[in-house]
Amino acid sequence: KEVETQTKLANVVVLATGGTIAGAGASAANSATYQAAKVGIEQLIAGIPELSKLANVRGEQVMQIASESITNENLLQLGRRVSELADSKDVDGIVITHGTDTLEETAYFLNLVEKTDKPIIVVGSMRPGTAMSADGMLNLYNAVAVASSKEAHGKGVLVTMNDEIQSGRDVSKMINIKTEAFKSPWGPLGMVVEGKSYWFRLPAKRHTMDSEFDIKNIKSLPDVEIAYSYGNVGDTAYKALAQSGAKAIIHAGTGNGSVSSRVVPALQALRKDGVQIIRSSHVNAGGFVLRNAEQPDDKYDWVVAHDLNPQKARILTMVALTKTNDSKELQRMFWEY
Ligand SMILES: NC(=O)C[C@H](N)C(=O)O
Repeated sequence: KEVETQTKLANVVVLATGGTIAGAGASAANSATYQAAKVGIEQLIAGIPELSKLANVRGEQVMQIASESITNENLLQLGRRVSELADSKDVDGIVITHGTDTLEETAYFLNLVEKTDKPIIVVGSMRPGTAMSADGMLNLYNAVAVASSKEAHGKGVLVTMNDEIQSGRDVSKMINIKTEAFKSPWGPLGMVVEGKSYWFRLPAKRHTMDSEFDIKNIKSLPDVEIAYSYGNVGDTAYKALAQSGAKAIIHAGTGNGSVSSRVVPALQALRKDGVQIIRSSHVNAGGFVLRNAEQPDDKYDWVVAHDLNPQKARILTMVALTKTNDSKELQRMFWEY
């Protein structure tokens, strides 16, 4: 009987990349002062014996870095490994442990390029495992619970933080000191409580199986950079980024992706030189940029990022540019993904 139940458990692979969930501090009082990316995946899994009741879990250390240092090469390496595992008959779900600083970028990247229905869950923590009230253990337990569940199939890449199931497309790190750090402007998709998931809504945007992008066809990612806007901003950063080879510049704009009159001429000139200009917004709770609102995008041939924040807009632009350099196509992708 027991053997029978055992064989019914899903096979979940945990790909570890580092971050605070693998962090260690000098004392239990250190919730903010610690070193990220210190503890190996075997140790993390061994620290949660309850995982074995949820799934047959095995770990793989893909890299060991703090996520602020992740590169496009790292993204591709991780994406390819996820794809290989997703293609394997022996794997039912994939969990990725990740630093929280760029977790939203990696989750969105995988959401765009992984051709699978199998659950892919990205998870991190706000406190190292050595701290009092560390959140990594439960976040990882929840990630494995969702990864091994049938209901998580076909819902795109998901993020489990603070008991919530978030869409990897929508979710963002909104605060750096609380465990309730990850929010989506459109709300979580569900909750995980005691290893069981409860769903409330579905992602409306194209992802994974329904995406036109495939990690298997992406050899490298183009240089796409972000320039931040504020009062008194000038055009120096935009010009410098283009000069250093950026194929597209994400304008991390104020408000509705608005552009300072001191910057507009430079962006018009860069577009004429072939650089794609994407207008996004850096407002805290989530931007919402519409075409020809604030700036005449049709006239200047610029693209708007709609509700994607600047860092997510960078991910979609990089992936999109592997297929097209047509601004109308880029804009279509920004509406659809
Ligand atoms: N909470 C964290 O994981 C932060 C860390 N700097 C990282 O992203 O790797």
